[in-house]
Amino acid sequence: MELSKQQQKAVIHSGSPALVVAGAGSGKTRTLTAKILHLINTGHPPERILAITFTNKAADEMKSRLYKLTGMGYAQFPWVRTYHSACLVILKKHCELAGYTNPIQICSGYHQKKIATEVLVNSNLDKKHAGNLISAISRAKNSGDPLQYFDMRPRISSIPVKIYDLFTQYENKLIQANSVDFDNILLKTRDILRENNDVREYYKNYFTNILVDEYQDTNDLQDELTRLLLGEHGNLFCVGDDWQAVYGFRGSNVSHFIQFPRRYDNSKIFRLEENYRSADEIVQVANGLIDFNHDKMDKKCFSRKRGGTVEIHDFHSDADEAHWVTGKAKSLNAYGDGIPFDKMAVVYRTKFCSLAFEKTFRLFRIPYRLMGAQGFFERMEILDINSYLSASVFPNDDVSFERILNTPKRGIGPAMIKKIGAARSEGMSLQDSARIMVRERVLSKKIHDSISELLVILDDIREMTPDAAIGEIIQRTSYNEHLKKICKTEGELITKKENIEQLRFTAKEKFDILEYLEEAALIREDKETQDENDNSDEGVALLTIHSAKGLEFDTVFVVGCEENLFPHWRSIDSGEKALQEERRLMYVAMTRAERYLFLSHANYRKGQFSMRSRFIDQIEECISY
Ligand SMILES: Nc1ncnc2c1ncn2[C@@H]1O[C@H](COP(=O)(O)OP(=O)(O)OP(=O)(O)O)[C@@H](O)[C@H]1O
Repeated sequence: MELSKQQQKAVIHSGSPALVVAGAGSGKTRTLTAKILHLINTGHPPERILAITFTNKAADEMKSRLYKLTGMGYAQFPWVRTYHSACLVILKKHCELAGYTNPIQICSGYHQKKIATEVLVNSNLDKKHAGNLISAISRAKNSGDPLQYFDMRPRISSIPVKIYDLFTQYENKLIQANSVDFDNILLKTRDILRENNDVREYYKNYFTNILVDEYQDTNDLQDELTRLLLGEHGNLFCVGDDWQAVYGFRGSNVSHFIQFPRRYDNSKIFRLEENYRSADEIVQVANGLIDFNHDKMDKKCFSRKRGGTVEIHDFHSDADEAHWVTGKAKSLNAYGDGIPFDKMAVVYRTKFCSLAFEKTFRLFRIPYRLMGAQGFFERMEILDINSYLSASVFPNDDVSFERILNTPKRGIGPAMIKKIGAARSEGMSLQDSARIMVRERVLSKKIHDSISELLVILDDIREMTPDAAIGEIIQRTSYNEHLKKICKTEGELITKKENIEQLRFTAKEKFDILEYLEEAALIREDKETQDENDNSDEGVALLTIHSAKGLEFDTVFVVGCEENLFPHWRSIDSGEKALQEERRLMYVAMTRAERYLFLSHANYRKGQFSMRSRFIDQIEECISY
């Protein structure tokens, strides 16, 4: 693999912690892969290298590159994982130290919402706060110290009681179900490592090296985990770009990156400043914009490529903007002789902006793909199927059992579900209660038969492979008939059926339901990346800037550059730190482009007057300079 001098220097460094400060398009992935290869070639066993990637997809890509380079299969790199996935392996192995028994259930987003709703309703609060409650709990956990977090922030504006009380109820429900939510995977692993010297020492000695990708986006908890796992050898190799830190809103803390030299003795800093992606005209304007931020590490990014274009366009309305972008995309494509549509992207700050482009692209028959839409595993039909699987292997999973009791409809209404719930003794699950009622024959014949049939399905599929189990569920519940009844259009029905086919395809890779559910739960962290259901690589990409991170396109349209939209009003209200993160987002958007970069704003959006973004003024300054 060809490496630049700077990349090579970073790759061969050993003996102390290293931070690779890598500009956009400077080949972070190439450097990380080369580093692993170098470690293997210098005698480090691949199975003892912990390489943390930001998404599961990135972990797979890394393993696939390593396979091509070394011929070693995926199984030989068992610790190329995300933080969540790596911690889950540790947590499962030592779960009894944290009060759990195997198998532990991982709470899906759907479960979390249900539990949060229940907690709110039990406290006589409006269930509409569930989303805010979940976010507050997540931020508290990712701070590493929920107690202290809630001490400092006892309330959130929308919920009129102490959040800590709701948090305690929420946690109790998880413990009762022997279940962890996504954040607890990290938190409980951290607790195990903190409180058990022998376990901690084992891993510190086991991992010969720790590598972390996208290090600028780690949160406090992830940083602590890294420190707990790092052995005396100090072989820590972190790669990232503080100019692209854009996850502060969900607890990432870029100061770990910026303060790396102070936090690790003898650490070495490497800078990758050559951008292999974008033309220098784009790189220099992006550098100029990021210069408006003061909290950052210095680097002088450049490109040897020339011939880039950066243009700013003003429009009267959002519709005009969409029409212009459509026309420009068409002319650049030149009936297929020019830039292919799939090398173009329209990126925006918030999802609603896509609508105008979807409309005009359809009108002018330009192929497009909407990326980063609803998570695959959150779709209604996928949740249904997964709830059957989960209820079969986790009899304490009330959320799943409640969902499937009457899906598809089998005459078990809310009153009946309440009755089953009320018949429970302390700590008993809904499923066990239903089983007892069936055994004791206390239900009407129709309901008795319906519930018995459901319980038999759950018992029958428990030991099956996930693929066979899904087939069984669909057939024995007449699930396709159910879909026909609830879908409003033929198109919707086809999409849902295709989703299930895709699910079965994915499920085929796993041998048992537990393993399958675990993977499905972990995929949640990839939500900000490409929609798993969108297999098409064709057409102009429509995506948020967060989804565009890490991707590259020949031509990029950054649209909706208006005050309150970009920068977002919430960041404007929050102050300078949040505004700097918005500017970094603009930097990410700009550096996706290889050749053409078009930035635009409209004076009227959704019928309301809007002012052009301060970032456009700053970019304009850089262009004229
Ligand atoms: N030494 C090199 N020589 C030539 N091309 C390179 C080299 N290193 C990386 N590249 C190419 O540069 C492009 C950008 O690399 P990559 O996507 O890894 O960048 P990145 O640092 O992850 O960027 P970003 O952070 O902006 O997403 C890729 O097409 C890659 O193949």
